[in-house]
Amino acid sequence: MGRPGTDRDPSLYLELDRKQWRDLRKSMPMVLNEDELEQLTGLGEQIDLTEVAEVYLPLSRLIHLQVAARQRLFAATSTFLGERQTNRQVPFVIGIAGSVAVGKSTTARVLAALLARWESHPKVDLVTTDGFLLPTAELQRRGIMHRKGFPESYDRRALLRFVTEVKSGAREVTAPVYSHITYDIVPDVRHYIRQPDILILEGLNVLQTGPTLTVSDLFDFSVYVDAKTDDIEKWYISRFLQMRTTAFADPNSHFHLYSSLSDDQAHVAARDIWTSINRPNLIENILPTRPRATLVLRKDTDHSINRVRLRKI
Ligand SMILES: Nc1ncnc2c1ncn2[C@@H]1O[C@H](COP(=O)(O)OP(=O)(O)O)[C@@H](O)[C@H]1O
Ligand SMILES: CC(C)(COP(=O)(O)O)[C@@H](O)C(=O)NCCC(=O)O
Repeated sequence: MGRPGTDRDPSLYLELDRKQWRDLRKSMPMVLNEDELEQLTGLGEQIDLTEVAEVYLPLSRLIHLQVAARQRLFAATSTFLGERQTNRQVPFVIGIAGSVAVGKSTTARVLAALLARWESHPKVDLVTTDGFLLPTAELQRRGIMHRKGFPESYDRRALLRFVTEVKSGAREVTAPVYSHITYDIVPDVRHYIRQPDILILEGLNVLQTGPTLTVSDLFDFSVYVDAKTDDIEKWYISRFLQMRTTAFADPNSHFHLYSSLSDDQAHVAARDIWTSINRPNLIENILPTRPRATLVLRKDTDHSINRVRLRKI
């Protein structure tokens, strides 16, 4: 019997293995082909059409059902207020949380592609929270560059305002854009969001709570991408080594100096960043938010998802 109130508590969560989850796809057709999936997969991510069929199609069916139910809930409030019934869709907001390098962005992109195939919600926008990081100059001024990705390194008020405006149906809302190359906010560039049917917000700390309203209070559904900490460390280091010949090779890359490191030197550098920044953030801030997720996807060492935990209440 899991501890009450945790994501091991069977009165809170339903634990399903891959086969049980796979069967919940029912008759949903496969709507992605190999090439499309290839485009969606992040560096170092191993995902194939079997995983999409057995993990992501059932998930997109569950969310599709919840989008319809949520619209009926909003209609009920309109009826109560005596408002004229309109077909206006209130954007359905999904949060995707998890550690640096766990594969959040791949999960977000695959889910966005599948959800956009439904006629009732074809407009799916994906926003990453790194655009709401404080600019490097501000992080340096506050002396918190070593806390990048921690809750205090974000403009949380701007993030909450952004999601509130999208959810309230504003015609056009913009978000700042982050560059992993320059490791900073891109000046004068904005990401435009125009009344999506579904907004997916992906980032380390999207399930954070606090004494005041936080973005997670505006979520209609949330996913936590989970894996053993030791596995994520291996994935982070492996991706870092791969990036020497891709992202870091760009002379504008913040990590350009690492592109010429040997395997051993790059391994030491990656492990240092993991141990000093990303692992403490995972342990202190991200892992504690896992019980708040609607759904937990548990990855094995080979990135495959073999266990799913679904909130029952
Ligand atoms: N230092 C970096 N340089 C270039 N790209 C990066 C760097 N760090 C992360 N990325 C890329 O940015 C995306 C988001 O990474 P991250 O926030 O760690 O989330 P996750 O790996 O869980 O999707 C991933 O596609 C990853 O490959
Ligand atoms: C940009 C990140 C904070 C992730 O932000 P997110 O998109 O999850 O909001 C993270 O990828 C990062 O750069 N962390 C700092 C330590 C590192 O370089 O890995």
